[in-house]
Amino acid sequence: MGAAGGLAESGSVTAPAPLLPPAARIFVAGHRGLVGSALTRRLTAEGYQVLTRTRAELDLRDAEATGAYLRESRPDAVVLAAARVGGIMANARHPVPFLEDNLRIQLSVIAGAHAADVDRLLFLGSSCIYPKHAAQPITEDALLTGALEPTNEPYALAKIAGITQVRGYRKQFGRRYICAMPTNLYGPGDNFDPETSHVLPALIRRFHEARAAGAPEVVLWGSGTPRREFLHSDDLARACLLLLRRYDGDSPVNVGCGEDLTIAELAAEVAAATGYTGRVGWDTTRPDGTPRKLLDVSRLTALGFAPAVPLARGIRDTYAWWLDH
Ligand SMILES: NC(=O)C1=CN([C@@H]2O[C@H](COP(=O)(O)OP(=O)(O)OC[C@H]3O[C@@H](n4cnc5c(N)ncnc54)[C@H](OP(=O)(O)O)[C@@H]3O)[C@@H](O)[C@H]2O)C=CC1
Ligand SMILES: C[C@H]1O[C@H](OP(=O)(O)OP(=O)(O)OC[C@H]2O[C@@H](n3cnc4c(=O)[nH]c(N)nc43)[C@H](O)[C@@H]2O)[C@@H](O)[C@@H](O)C1=O
Repeated sequence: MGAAGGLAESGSVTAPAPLLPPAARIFVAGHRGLVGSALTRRLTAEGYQVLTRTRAELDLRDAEATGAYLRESRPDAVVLAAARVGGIMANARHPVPFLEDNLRIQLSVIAGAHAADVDRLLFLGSSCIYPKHAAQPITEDALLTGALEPTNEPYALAKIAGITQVRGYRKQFGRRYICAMPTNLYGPGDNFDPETSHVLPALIRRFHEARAAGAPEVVLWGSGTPRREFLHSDDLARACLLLLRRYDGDSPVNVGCGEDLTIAELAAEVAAATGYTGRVGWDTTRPDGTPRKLLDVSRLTALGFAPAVPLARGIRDTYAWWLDH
């Protein structure tokens, strides 16, 4: 089981297997999504062989089919970037699939990887696993120290179960499975649906459409005062690869850029990128969600990570991608 170092037959001590062998075969679950597509680009560019299955080919909620796929394909590593994902309203309106789909996907993929003797796995959680009123910036130790934000509690509880599952396989079976907790992400391939998306793509679309229509006002959700931290998906992909190569610990590792801004400040950035010059209004019947969500990224920084995509450039590039698609 696994590939831990040990005593060879000659009596000499063998070196532990590398955390990620060069040219490893890596199954990226969710390769068509925002994160999975960025990871696929990065891993391919770095010489890894990326294995993929579309949802039509393999529904990851199906434990039997997922287990069979993993046993047949025997990847060296798995990255679990498939999930039911959405913005604040999608979460608030659909508690059942945000809980159940994510639990089922995690059970299928993580247990299936273990049964197929996959040595290495990276599970992607989210910064929403931390308490609504956690001290800022949020350290990994804040997990399970307080009540969650109600709009995304089902999703957060599923992710917390995933962390517990990964830790269980580490403790009980010695698996080299790890967890990353990313902040709010954005980039090419994001969901731009006005009702179900996250705030950044939603704002790109709202401001673009208002400018095209000559509308005098764009109305955004909530009060504009919540603070969020945004990381480009290409930076997230670099962080994931770093963790796969260098990290094998029990604690989740936060992944962010270390800086946040208010939603009103984000709106000003997106308005500038899209050329919108009208008014911005706020619909306070829509939820604000967590007041602030800034991650402490010192563990990741200590491993050598620094983000490469500044927010203004990332917004411009994501806007250009959306216009092209
Ligand atoms: N986006 C964000 O701001 C953040 C995301 N994360 C985490 O990162 C990970 C990736 O998120 P992101 O890329 O944004 O999400 P996306 O919605 O962009 O992508 C999710 C992917 O999962 C696939 N998928 C979902 N359900 C199934 C299923 N039942 N069977 C097979 N495939 C399935 C989707 O397939 P299909 O293309 O067919 O729909 C899609 O490719 C998730 O774990 C998420 O929780 C964490 C923090 C923030
Ligand atoms: C990644 C993270 O994403 C979600 O949590 P969230 O950070 O609250 O997500 P959000 O991006 O949807 O909103 C951020 C803020 O922005 C405000 N806002 C203004 N105008 C729009 C708007 O037009 N759309 C959206 N979506 N939000 C808007 C909105 O009211 C809120 O104050 C969870 O799914 C959670 O589970 C999770 O993991």
